[in-house]
Amino acid sequence: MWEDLKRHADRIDGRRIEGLFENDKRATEFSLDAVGMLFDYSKTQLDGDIREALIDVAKQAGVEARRDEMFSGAKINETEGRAVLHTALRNLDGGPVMVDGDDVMPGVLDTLKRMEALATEIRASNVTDVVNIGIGGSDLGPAMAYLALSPYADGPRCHFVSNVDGADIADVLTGLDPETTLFIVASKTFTTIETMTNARTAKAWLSDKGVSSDGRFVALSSNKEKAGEWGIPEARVLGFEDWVGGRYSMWGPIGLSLMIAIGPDGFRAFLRGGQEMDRHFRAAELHENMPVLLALVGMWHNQVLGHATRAVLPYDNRLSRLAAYLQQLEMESNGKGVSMDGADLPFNSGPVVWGEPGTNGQHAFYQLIHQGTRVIPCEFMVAARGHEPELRHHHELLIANCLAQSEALMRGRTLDEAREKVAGTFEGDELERQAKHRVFPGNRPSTTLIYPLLDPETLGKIIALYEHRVFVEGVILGINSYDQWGVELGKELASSLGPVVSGEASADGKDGSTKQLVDYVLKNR
Ligand SMILES: O=P(O)(O)OC[C@H]1O[C@H](O)[C@H](O)[C@@H](O)[C@@H]1O
Repeated sequence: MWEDLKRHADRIDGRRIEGLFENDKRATEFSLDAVGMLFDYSKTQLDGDIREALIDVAKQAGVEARRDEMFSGAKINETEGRAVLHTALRNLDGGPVMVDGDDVMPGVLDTLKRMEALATEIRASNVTDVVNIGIGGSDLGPAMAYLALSPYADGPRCHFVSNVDGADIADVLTGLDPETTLFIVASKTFTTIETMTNARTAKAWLSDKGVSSDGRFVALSSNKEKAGEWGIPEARVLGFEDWVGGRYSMWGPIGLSLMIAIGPDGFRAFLRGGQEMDRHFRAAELHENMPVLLALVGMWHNQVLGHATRAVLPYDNRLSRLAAYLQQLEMESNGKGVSMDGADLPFNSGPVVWGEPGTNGQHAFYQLIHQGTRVIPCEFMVAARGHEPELRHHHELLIANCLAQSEALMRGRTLDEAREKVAGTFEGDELERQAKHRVFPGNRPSTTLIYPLLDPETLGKIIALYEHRVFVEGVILGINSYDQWGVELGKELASSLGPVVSGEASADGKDGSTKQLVDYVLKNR
């Protein structure tokens, strides 16, 4: 099946994307309008035959059957023997979901009610500041969404501490009032070194200020015993099951800080958006299925054409943490080298994902996207309207820039056009030289996701869209998107290096570079 796609890649080599628009229906035929959002993938090299070939790849990989298995609670995380059911967390009125013969929905809805009661209590209390202490999946989701939904935040201020670098917690605590600050210790395992270190520092801070820790901590974890041992009473612990992966966990208790900020109704709207995308993903035919198409376009660019990175470029300033969030979601899920059965992957795993909001990126790294030697497929996203009606002209400029970038990437500028640009200023050889610098190769692919407004429901749709995209890509690659063994080795070595860096153990047995670096630290601290 991949051979077929490679043949298509050879067939279209050198073809200009712009030329595809000679067909007036190109834009509509290569776009999908679903769940209130428009996904336009017409500014790519995909044509009808390529799309069919990609859909065949998805069919042959069994994407539909695997999708149904995921939603039905089958243990598709095969290396850890776990179901993958973050979708159950937003299955507000979708009926039973069975794991090992038990319906998990009563527990999910009960936890949601407990979250709502706690969030309501905190919002009504004297708490002015909430500090979420967590890392990875216990940080990036709520931190990204808190920024994204700031126009809806009418509760206490939220802060996010993740890094073990003391600078993180020190900077957040500066200026906070211990009497009115609440700490959320968010950790699925409740063993993560960064989180436990920061949580202990928070406790010490309260005690240094002469304030009791009682009632000042909430725990979000699947390890209730550890949270209890740490001294957080059961009533302040919100649990979740092992079938919620860390990077998929913001829909449940890990989203508590977001719920405190935007209120239970806003949080339910976020869940509803996710649920709406789930319904679309389950019901739509593959060629009209947004997560499937997003995944297939990505795989065409990465696995078939060999473009190793993908830029995510939201023209939505409040999505400034989206790229970081997606880096974990996509790269921790699909950055794998072996298939589910342990064989080496015969093709590349998921791409490097990176990005920044527009228009800022335009004044920084877009130079390379337009004229660098590598092709970087871009994913633009933009809202039709902003939350600042009085600043509508800003929003119009924002949209104009977003559309201009995808047009510029596709069209480029020929040498003749470049010559015309500089003809009045230079002549002869200098004109030729100057013109060359102003040529844009163009033919660079991009997609655009456009939606009415970045409200909680829409954010829910976007995040669920990307989650399912990762799932589809993982099924086609034949990998397990739901484990993350690749993060373990560094953690193990860090624990052995801790005593070496503090000078309590010797660096004997370490390589010369590590020894040299330790030596420098010991001499310079
Ligand atoms: O929520 P925790 O158990 O503290 O884990 C936090 C994070 O750390 C781990 O190293 C994993 O790579 C992440 O997937 C996880 O989200």
